[in-house]
Amino acid sequence: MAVYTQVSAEALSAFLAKFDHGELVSAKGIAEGVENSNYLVDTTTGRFILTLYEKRVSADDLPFFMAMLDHLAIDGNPVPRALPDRSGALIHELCGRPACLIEFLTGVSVSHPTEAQARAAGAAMGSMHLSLARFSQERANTLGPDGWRALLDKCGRDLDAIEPGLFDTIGTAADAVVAAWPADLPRSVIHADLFPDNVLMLGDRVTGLIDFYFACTDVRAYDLAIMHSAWAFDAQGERYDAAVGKALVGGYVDRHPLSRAERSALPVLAQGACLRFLATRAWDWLNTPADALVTRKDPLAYWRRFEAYRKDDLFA
Ligand SMILES: Nc1ncnc2c1ncn2[C@@H]1O[C@H](COP(=O)(O)OP(=O)(O)OP(=O)(O)O)[C@@H](O)[C@H]1O
Ligand SMILES: N[C@@H](CCO)C(=O)O
Repeated sequence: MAVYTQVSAEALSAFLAKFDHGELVSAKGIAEGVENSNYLVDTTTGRFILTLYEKRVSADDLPFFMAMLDHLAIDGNPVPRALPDRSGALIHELCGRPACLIEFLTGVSVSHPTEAQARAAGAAMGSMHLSLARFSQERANTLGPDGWRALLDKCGRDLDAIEPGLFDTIGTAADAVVAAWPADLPRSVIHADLFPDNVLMLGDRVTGLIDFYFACTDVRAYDLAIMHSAWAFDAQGERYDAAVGKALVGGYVDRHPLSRAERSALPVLAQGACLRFLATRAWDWLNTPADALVTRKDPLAYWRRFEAYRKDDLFA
């Protein structure tokens, strides 16, 4: 359960008093997620999400994320906006962490997406990219090839505690991916973490795209490669579902074009995506505080995906 910071009822009531959104009725920590602390908050006027930003989110980046969400919402994308308090402020401090009160969106995230759901989610990413082509702010990707390479190096030989020999195997793989990384594909702001748990759905309809806190400026097709790696495999990364992978890319191109160069770069972009998530998961695996109520995610599930992308062109 991702609740790194405990918020007392008294502190939350005082926080809510700054807004015109009623008084606290109940609040509970949300089990999903590993990055930030999230609470589901019910007040006398409605339901909200309270997010306290933890380890990987810098308070300095929050204005960028909020501007991006506003831009996407204005264009009709189903994204949650942060709510201003009476003074107009969106970003606050609560229990020593940066915090926002966020619109609650209906829907549930699917753990085993069907083809129809993958097609809808791919289309939602396509629409989001169309809208982001007109968003002019930028944010560097701290978890691009340099970032994940540095994180793997920081894990060092401790990686071998996850699986013997992993440090050397990953080092060789990372060198190959960095050497093949495409330099001249179209770039834009991307979500960079659009996993099934960050897409809310009702049936086959996308009702919410959430968790924009890795959004950054990078190769646009990399966003689709990340999504493919997250959606088209089982949780262990052992079984690839070709129909789901195809539907996801099909849904995307229904809304947004994918050039021949972007298409042929997808396999290496997907391998980079695997190393990026392997790196953060491995770091968390080795460094999660003992008292955190959080379920660590399996780093090796991303190593298995990496091997699948390296062996076959799963986008053919
Ligand atoms: N605006 C929202 N509306 C409804 N539910 C939400 C909203 N934001 C978050 N949630 C719920 O909270 C859960 C955790 O949120 P989120 O994915 O942002 O956390 P995180 O720790 O940043 O996760 P991750 O590990 O994916 O980076 C989501 O899976 C969803 O159930
Ligand atoms: N979506 C990521 C967590 C955010 O880095 C994962 O499943 O590893």
